[in-house]
Amino acid sequence: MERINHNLNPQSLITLAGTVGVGKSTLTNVLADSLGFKSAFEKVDGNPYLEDYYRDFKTWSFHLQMYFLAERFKQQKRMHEDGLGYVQDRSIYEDVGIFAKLQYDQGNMTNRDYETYHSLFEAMVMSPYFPKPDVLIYIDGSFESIMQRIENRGREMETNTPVSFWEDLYKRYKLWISEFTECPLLHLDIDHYDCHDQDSVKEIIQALEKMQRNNDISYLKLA
Ligand SMILES: Nc1ncnc2c1ncn2[C@@H]1O[C@H](COP(=O)(O)OP(=O)(O)O)[C@@H](O)[C@H]1O
Ligand SMILES: Nc1ncnc2c1ncn2[C@H]1C[C@H](O)[C@@H](COP(=O)(O)O)O1
Repeated sequence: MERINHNLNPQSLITLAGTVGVGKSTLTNVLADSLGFKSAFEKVDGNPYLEDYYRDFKTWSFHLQMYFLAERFKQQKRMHEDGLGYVQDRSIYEDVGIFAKLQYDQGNMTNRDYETYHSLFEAMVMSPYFPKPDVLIYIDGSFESIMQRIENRGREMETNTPVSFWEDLYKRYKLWISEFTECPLLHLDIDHYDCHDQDSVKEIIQALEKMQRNNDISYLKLA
């Protein structure tokens, strides 16, 4: 995707959020290229716990959450030292507010593990490495479209996971975003934009500019 002229602050931090398979990594790439920003991804290849976790949530939930938190900390430190100017694939708020909570609620994480995890998270977000994003782009879509994308991507550990897990995750995302207040929020719907289309990307960038220009805009929806 070609570079698009924009007047966003070059030290912005734009973070993408949304359920598994909704299109965060794809849009992270497209936006970073279009804006001339760096990108920060959540790596799946090489994650030492993820496959075991999908096979056995109860045994591996705590290990996996600690691993993601450690990776997130290293990523944030790197971005901070680089002076920002990043598009980031997934927020730490989702690790804590969605995934860890889901496993705790389902009895796959004990009280003491959940508390240990939480206290580490609290300590981390108080450090200077964790500025709030300038904007969180929340990607949403119909459950059917998202399931289709998970299917097309074909990561076996995900396609072998019962659909009830994805339904629960989907519902939790809806609730979580309806209560989200950490930073300004731009809401996108995959059934109404296509990140491979230059005009759609321009529209997203214009919305980001508008939010940065009028910093009293804390919520915008593109439909
Ligand atoms: N705009 C799009 N149109 C069609 N397919 C898409 C689009 N964006 C992403 N995909 C596909 O959907 C799947 C999931 O996208 P991905 O970016 O990996 O999601 P996430 O990072 O949210 O898990 C991938 O197979 C990707 O190629
Ligand atoms: N914090 C997390 N807990 C459990 N699982 C997680 C967490 N963060 C990401 N994941 C899983 C979900 C997906 O299977 C992969 C990658 O996520 P994606 O939304 O495709 O980028 O990791």
